[in-house]
Amino acid sequence: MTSIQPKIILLFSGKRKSGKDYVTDLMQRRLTAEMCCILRLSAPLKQQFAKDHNLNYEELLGCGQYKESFRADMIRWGEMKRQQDSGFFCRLAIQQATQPIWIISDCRRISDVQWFRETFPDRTKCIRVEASEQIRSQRGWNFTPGIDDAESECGLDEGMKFDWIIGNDGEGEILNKQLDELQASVASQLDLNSQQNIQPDS
Ligand SMILES: Nc1ncnc2c1ncn2[C@@H]1O[C@H](COP(=O)(O)OP(=O)(O)OP(=O)(O)O)[C@@H](O)[C@H]1O
Ligand SMILES: C[C@@](O)(CCOP(=O)(O)O)CC(=O)O
Repeated sequence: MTSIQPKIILLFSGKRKSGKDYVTDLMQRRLTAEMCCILRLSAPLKQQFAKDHNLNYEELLGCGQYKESFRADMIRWGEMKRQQDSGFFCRLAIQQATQPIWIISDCRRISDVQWFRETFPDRTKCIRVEASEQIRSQRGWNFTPGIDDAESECGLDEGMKFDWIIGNDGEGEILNKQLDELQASVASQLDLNSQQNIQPDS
């Protein structure tokens, strides 16, 4: 497990091509890379999958067709691992974190949310990135049975109360305004945490 205790964890989720990577990159830039890291639950999954199957890990991390052609196989492999240990990828993903703010950019399952909430209570915020199907199609999405109707894409459609919902239909100004608000909320949460850590003089 990582040696650093995070001050706040932002768990991002959203459908394929909703813009999770795009939005989390913008958020990290605002919070600075010194203070905030982006962690992906799928990174250790893709790394091991690439090794086992002699594939290109960097390409699997990207947003192109290469990744999409292995998605169904990666989902199956990852679910097998999660059945054995539901926190497996969560623990691996946080190993390298050194900053106090963590962005998890690809949360997909209730079990992932539960793991973070149980391991880091009071510090975990859940954020949904949303975009219309039309916009997602323009970004390269097309409905794939077995993927877009399965847990990997629908696991958080129900039974979740999100702290924030970010609309990412491509209007830069509208997105920036939402990120302003999220950034302000993170800042006030950090302030609150540091005040609570101050021990009064006796
Ligand atoms: N607000 C935006 N303005 C312009 N381009 C965007 C915006 N949001 C996303 N994109 C572009 O859409 C594409 C998909 O976005 P991104 O990779 O962030 O989605 P994702 O939800 O992480 O996708 P997936 O997990 O399915 O690969 C990228 O090329 C990205 O640059
Ligand atoms: C295999 C999987 O991790 C791929 C995720 O890829 P991406 O977050 O869309 O880049 C999805 C899953 O875990 O269900």
